[in-house]
Amino acid sequence: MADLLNNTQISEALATLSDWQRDGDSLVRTAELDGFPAAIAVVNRVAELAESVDHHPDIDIRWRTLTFRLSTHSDGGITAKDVSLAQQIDEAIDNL
Ligand SMILES: C[C@H](O)[C@H](O)[C@H]1CNC2=NC(N)=NC(=O)C2=N1
Repeated sequence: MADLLNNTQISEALATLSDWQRDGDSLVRTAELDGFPAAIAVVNRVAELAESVDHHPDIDIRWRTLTFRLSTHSDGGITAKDVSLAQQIDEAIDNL
């Protein structure tokens, strides 16, 4: 279990995550890659990262556009785990 972030903490986190938005109890980011193989490469990298921390995003794949949705299901909201994974997803996209 992790502590849910309050509205102020979520706003502060989003100030450092310029590509992410809040949607209720989730953090959401869309990314357009160069093509389908690049998108799948990012998904594979994110899968490794998610497994390593046992925290998993919902991922929507539409050709070369990915949408990541992060929420801590066990706690029913946004926690530091989501903020941390959002940062790692950004790195996976930036370092492809
Ligand atoms: C047992 C295992 O730790 C849990 O089921 C994990 C796995 N991945 C998870 N991912 C997310 N996003 N939320 C969770 O609550 C969660 N729980």
